[in-house]
Amino acid sequence: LLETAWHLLRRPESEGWRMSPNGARPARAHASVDNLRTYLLAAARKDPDRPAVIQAAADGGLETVSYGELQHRTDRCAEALDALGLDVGDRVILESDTEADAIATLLACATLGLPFTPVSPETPDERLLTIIDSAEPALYLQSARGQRTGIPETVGTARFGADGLTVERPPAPRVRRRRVVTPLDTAYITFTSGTTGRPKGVVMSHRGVIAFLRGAEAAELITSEDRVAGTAPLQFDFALFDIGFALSHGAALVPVPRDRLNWPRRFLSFLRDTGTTQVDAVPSAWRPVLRHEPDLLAELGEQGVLRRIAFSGEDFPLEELRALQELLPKVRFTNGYGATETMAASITEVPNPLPPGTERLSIGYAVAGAEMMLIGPDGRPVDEPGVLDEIYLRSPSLFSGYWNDPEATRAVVVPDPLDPRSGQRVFKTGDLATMGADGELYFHGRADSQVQIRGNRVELGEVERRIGQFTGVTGAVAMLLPRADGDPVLHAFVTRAPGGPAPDAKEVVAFCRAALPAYMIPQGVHVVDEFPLTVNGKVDRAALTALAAS
Ligand SMILES: Nc1ncnc2c1ncn2[C@@H]1O[C@H](COS(=O)(=O)NC(=O)C[C@H](N)c2ccccc2)[C@@H](O)[C@H]1O
Repeated sequence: LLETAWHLLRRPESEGWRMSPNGARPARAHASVDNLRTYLLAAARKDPDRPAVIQAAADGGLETVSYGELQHRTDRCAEALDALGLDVGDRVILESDTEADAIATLLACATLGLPFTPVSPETPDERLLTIIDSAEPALYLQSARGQRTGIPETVGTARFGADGLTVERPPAPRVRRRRVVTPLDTAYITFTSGTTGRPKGVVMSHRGVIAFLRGAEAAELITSEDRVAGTAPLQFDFALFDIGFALSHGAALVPVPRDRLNWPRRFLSFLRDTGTTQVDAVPSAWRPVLRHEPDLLAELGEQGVLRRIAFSGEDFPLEELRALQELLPKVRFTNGYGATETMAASITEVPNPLPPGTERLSIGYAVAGAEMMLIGPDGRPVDEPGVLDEIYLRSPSLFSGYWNDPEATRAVVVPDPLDPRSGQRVFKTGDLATMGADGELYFHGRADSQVQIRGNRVELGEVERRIGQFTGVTGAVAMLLPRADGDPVLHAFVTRAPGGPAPDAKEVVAFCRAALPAYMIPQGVHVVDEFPLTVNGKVDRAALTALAAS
């Protein structure tokens, strides 16, 4: 016994990660290897008093959580999770908005090698049950004030909050087989709002997510002085990027509460009161502000604290982007392009103002350490400007695969088309682009949003861009609607400037005729107040189809 005690006591901290012989102690990652917790809390070692999270407090004010405090809450949560005897790879569902306690919880999971699956409190019950059915998690965590009930008996449940982790139903006991947490272990599994049927679980390793964050750091967009406002729901990896991007720079993350995001005045006052220097949001998040509080936004820009707006997820309608830039002449704009399967691909500066006549935004070049290639149907690379082909991404941030779906994985993780013999795998993005004179790429929509109309290939984005130039139109979505008897028909949905006149459908059609070939002219033009959105804030095309059918 003395020998064992001496052996345990003698171990220096750096050896703390190694297992004890019988595997009884939980696995850890060595301090020097890629692990999300190690990478995101590095700033805590350098300067523990720096603000890590500046968030809305329960009393309506603001509260700041330092890096030291975040590390303390992480370790306290990791200790409580340790006691439950989970093994590396056991899944944990984390239902929460983005806030310090949720970040401490996901870092605690990372410490133990427990893949977390973030879901937002808005996730409908039946979708959560689908995710639980697929992921078979050991544990379901929600915040102390979470409202969720009805978690299946097979899953342990617990709540996290200011006083740590409270276990309600312990997870089923299991044998710990693993001894070490490696960079290849899974950091998180996010279930995409897969339009087709079953949602797909994107399995991202520690090495993968850190590889992208390192590439983003190389762009030197922010410093530890910055305060990055995040607006995405936690199950959207844009939120995970915001957490990683802010913390990996030793900057402060400013999670914007949902109820603020939907009220422009409250959104803008929150940005002002928190001293936000960069706002990360999908294009649709700016629509209400542009519509209802343009002057307040201009005022915020005038104060000179807000320095950068970053957007991702879908094309930013150019008319709206121009309107935003006119109100914020001193703010810089960044276009973040990419898919959850690689966290993302490129981060590109958008000129402010956009040069006149700009037809589409550049998605530039992949971040440091990665490379976007245009590959034709014959598998050959394309490098002549203007040719439309599919983007393939070579990147160390490539995901491990879709959860329990090797077939879907094989369809997008393919042999390197430039040299299949190498064993290298690249991501087949499903996105189309053309290359500019200097090799920079221009996004041309999803391959599956290329439609055939009377035998002609049509990029719906091209129709949308033309309609968007019609005076008074602020946004346009084109889609091919099936018709009971005969060919599908091209329809367009448009939004208008606040209080502006409803664009006349016949005039819009005539405006398209002046610039587009006959097969690209919409048969129906419908004015809508606003576009329906998916949970991640993207235009919900499926909902529009249903609207048109009704
Ligand atoms: N900047 C864009 N312009 C135009 N189309 C786009 C753009 N960013 C995505 N997309 C589209 O959205 C698809 C990916 O959708 S997704 O898997 O839900 N991921 C995202 O939307 C966000 C992405 N993971 C991310 C996270 C963090 C930073 C940047 C980007 C892409 O394949 C593109 O079709």
